[in-house]
Amino acid sequence: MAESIAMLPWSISSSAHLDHHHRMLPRALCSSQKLYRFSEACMDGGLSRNCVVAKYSSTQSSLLFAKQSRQKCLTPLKAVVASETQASSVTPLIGNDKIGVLLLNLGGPETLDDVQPFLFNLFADPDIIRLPRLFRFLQKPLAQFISVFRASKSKEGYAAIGGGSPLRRITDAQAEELRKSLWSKNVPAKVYVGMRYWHPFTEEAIEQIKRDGITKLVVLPLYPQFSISTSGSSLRLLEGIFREDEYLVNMQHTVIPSWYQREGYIKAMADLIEKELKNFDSPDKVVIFFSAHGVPLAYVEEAGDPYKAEMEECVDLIIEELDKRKITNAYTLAYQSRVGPVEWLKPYTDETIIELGKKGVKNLLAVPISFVSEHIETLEEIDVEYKELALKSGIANWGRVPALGCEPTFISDLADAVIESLPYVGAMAVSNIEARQSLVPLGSVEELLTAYDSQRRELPPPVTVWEWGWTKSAETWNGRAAMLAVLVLLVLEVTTGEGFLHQWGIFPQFR
Ligand SMILES: C=CC1=C(C)c2cc3[nH]c(cc4nc(cc5[nH]c(cc1n2)c(C)c5CCC(=O)O)C(CCC(=O)O)=C4C)c(C)c3C=C
Ligand SMILES: [Fe+2]
Repeated sequence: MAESIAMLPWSISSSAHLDHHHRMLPRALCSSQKLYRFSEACMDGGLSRNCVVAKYSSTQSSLLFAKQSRQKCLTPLKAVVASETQASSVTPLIGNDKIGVLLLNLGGPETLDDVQPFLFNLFADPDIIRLPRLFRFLQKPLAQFISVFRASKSKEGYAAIGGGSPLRRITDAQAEELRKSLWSKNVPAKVYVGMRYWHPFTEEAIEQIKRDGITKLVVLPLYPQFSISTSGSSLRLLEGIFREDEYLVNMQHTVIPSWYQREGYIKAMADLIEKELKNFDSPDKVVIFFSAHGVPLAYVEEAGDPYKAEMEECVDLIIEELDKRKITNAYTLAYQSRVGPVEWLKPYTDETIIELGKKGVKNLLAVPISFVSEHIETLEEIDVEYKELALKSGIANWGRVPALGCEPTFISDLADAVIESLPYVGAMAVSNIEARQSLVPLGSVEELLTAYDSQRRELPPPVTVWEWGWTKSAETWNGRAAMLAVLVLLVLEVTTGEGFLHQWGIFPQFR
């Protein structure tokens, strides 16, 4: 039976809460019951609980788990297993091969006119709004509807940061620095940028990859932690593209699904925090406030998104690194940027800031942790909205750690991650087409997504189309009722070909 190996993005983390000294206390092993059970099942050898490597059987898709210690996990996790099983079949590193690295990212509107079509692309993504099967045909009309309504609020935000997202510029710069770093490490690779919701779209990057005749591709999502809504969505799109293209089906590739646990990344984050703490009069009195982008709770609790567990693990690792440097500040983790009527991961950043103010915290250092570029949610939400809230809440001194951007330790570590993955590019490719479609490296994406999101259950739409009411709960239910009403209206629009969307001319679809 042919065996293939894939790396799962999961890790098991201690969830934590703030005690009265604002110090995180370890609690249960894992916040998600599902992950907990999963991890329990995997832990039979007394090794570290941090990383899990899954071996898939190509014919049965059964999972056999092996564990790696944290130390091994920090560097070439795949290497450890693959070298034991596949040393002789590993393809030469460079030779005649043309190596490409595809950086996957979200993308952002470059002008205010781009905002609504950008939002359309975002809400048209079934990994952002997952409709019941029966209503799937409404995905695009609904995305059109929501994007039109959301656009004015989003535009205000983008206007406040200079009229557009800096994401393309920064990601291009990261790609160039990564290319230089790879060349300096004797790996002559081309680096491409593929965005999920705006230019350069992933499809555009893939076309370039084909034109350049790349033979080995490393796929690297620029999100340190894995979420269905970010890396998962990009990988799902990529898999669809690969499947339909003869050239791509035959191109060898591998995916690095998440890399928050890498030593270089952790050290780079700790460096930034250490540096920023020095700007305070009493650095040891500062509460380190990790603020991660939220996801709706149902992603974690119902679909099994490993995002929360990975985020908590990531914070633990950064804190361990700071401890080693004798930096033992109080810290906490909260989730920002929620939209819509459903419950998102808690604690919420805004509520936590108010709570810390009430507890008498005077110095706060915000650390954006889910994304490696400056973007609207650092430049506007954190720097303007949360800062204002903090000052109002009695926090006198506010600081913010910059996003990693092109920070050299970080870029060099990304280059190392790529280099470490190279021996596994195509190492798991198999000759039979059927297996190739369901297994690693292509299959690794599919298996990865299937493993925690097997039924692709519908998720409550995270976005409010309409809301009114005076209490949180009234808003929630009003929001849900409004969603239902909008769905009914949309069904009528589609079935009769008439209605207000047609009248307003907002039915035509983008992309
Ligand atoms: C790890 C990072 C991110 C997660 C997780 C994520 C989930 C998620 N986001 C939305 C809705 C919106 N996101 C928007 C912008 C945006 N999101 C991220 C990152 C994550 N999103 C970034 C980096 C950006 C900004 C890009 C830029 O232009 O600078 C927006 C648009 C802005 C706005 O209107 O607020 C929306 C809407 C959902 C619903 C979701 C999980 C389901
Ligand atoms: Fe987002």
